[in-house]
Amino acid sequence: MSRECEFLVVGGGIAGVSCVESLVICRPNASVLLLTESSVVKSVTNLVPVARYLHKFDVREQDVSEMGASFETLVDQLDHINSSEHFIRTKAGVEVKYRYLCLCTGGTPKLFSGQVKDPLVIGIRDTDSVLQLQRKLATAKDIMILGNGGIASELAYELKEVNVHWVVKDSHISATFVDPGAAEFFHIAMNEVNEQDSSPVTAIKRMRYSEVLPKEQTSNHGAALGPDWHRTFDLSGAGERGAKRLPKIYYKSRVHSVQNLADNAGVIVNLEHEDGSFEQLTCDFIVSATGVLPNTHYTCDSPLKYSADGGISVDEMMRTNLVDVFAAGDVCTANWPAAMHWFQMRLWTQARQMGSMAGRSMAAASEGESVYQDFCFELFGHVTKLFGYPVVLLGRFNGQDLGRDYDILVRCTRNKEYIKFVLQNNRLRGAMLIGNSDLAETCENLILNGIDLEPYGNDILNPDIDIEDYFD
Ligand SMILES: Cc1cc2nc3c(=O)[nH]c(=O)nc-3n(C[C@H](O)[C@H](O)[C@H](O)COP(=O)(O)OP(=O)(O)OC[C@H]3O[C@@H](n4cnc5c(N)ncnc54)[C@H](O)[C@@H]3O)c2cc1C
Ligand SMILES: NC(=O)C1=CN([C@@H]2O[C@H](COP(=O)(O)OP(=O)(O)OC[C@H]3O[C@@H](n4cnc5c(N)ncnc54)[C@H](OP(=O)(O)O)[C@@H]3O)[C@@H](O)[C@H]2O)C=CC1
Repeated sequence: MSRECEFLVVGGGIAGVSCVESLVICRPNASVLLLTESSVVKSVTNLVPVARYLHKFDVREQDVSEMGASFETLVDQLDHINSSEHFIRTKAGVEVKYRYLCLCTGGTPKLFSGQVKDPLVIGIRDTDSVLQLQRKLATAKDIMILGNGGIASELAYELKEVNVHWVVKDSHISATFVDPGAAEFFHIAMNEVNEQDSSPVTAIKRMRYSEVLPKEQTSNHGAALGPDWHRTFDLSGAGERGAKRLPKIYYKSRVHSVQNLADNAGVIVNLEHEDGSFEQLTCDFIVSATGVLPNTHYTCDSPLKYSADGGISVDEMMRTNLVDVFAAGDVCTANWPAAMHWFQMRLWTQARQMGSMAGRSMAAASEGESVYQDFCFELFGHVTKLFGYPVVLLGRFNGQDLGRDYDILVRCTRNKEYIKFVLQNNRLRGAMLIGNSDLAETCENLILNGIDLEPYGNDILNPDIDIEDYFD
């Protein structure tokens, strides 16, 4: 069997669907085919601006048959690309001739492998994996979470009625998103979540980079789902009902070895702490929240160029090294000279932006036109929730790639907000807004305009001064 289309997009995640949506707008009369291995596809909905360039949105799951008539769909798996003859072959043996192809095949969990029997170490990516987690939790009393990024932070906060052993290699939690100060803010909030503090005290402090390096620990203590995915599943273990359990955190630790208990009853994990000491813990299973690997399980007549992290290397127009083949979302790695305030992180905001960009770029190529890269790639922005707090991350919010030559100005009100400005040569280079996103638009402007903030000194974060007024 064979088919033909002008634009073929592979993958029904946010990147693929955004790419198709953009193609349908730019080239309404062209034939567009979405090839997806799952009949459930994801799209962005309820887009709400948080600032001028920053949005929060929901991710909607839909059956591919409900996608409307403006493009065609095929539920099957990409197996082989023949880029020189412009066709692909699916697993079911269908050949699809295309003029332009976009690969949006996302990622898969990069599981920690430590000679553990498969069912005892799981990763979270899609609904099936959460159902697997749910089934395992139903009989579990102790689980270990390995990793220190988005998924580990969400699970450590959301899991109920189970003892959580959270193993992180850093000296603070949630290291992919926050600094040690913000981690401490979350840690205190987790402990005091039900305690009312009628008079929160606000502190403002300016520090040099070297002051915020993690303090050495003295004791020994690690198609994707949509936002708030954990709210739609009961993630309770088999422990005592209603008991408040805080995760036990093992800082600066790594898994040294793992031993399976008989009858898949669990695992004994031997942890190695940074000081060389060892500690043993027994758990029912391990959640490996240790990142994603780009999903490229298909063959190609000519080699695709990959980046060091395994992503398909793309330029600013989302083009791969193969003619008329584009890629977007988690599967690709941005290989263009990054703008001053932007860097890649595998997040759905970027999957959406890259998917739309790929769509525009393919449409322009088909008409012999050229387009500029979208402005969204000028400024990194991420809106999320961590430990129950709204979080906005802008620019180089953790001083990424700034070396040691920057200042940090922090305003912190216990259990209320943690606001951090990253300043270089008195110019705002990044911001972390936890618990209060009112400053998001002002921060966007300050970062993009590079205004000299020296005249304002520490007042820039004085809660009694409305800095939005200052810079209007
Ligand atoms: C638990 C979890 C929570 C997350 N929370 C957040 C968050 O709060 N905020 C945030 O910004 N990001 C979050 N992310 C990350 C975000 O979900 C991803 O960055 C984003 O969804 C990537 O979109 P994508 O379209 O590139 O890939 P995916 O969503 O992985 O979609 C890839 C699609 O391609 C299909 N596919 C793969 N191979 C083939 C093939 N050979 N043939 C046909 N189809 C194929 C897959 O079935 C899938 O439909 C989270 C991720 C996870 C796992
Ligand atoms: N709220 C949000 O925005 C959320 C976003 N996500 C996204 O979903 C994707 C998957 O999330 P997640 O799996 O948490 O990935 P992340 O990339 O966010 O975090 C992976 C973490 O695991 C650590 N790690 C990697 N390998 C090992 C290992 N062998 N042993 C111990 N630790 C290890 C990493 O450390 P190091 O960095 O030092 O390698 C990092 O701390 C990511 O793209 C993430 O950004 C997920 C959930 C929520």
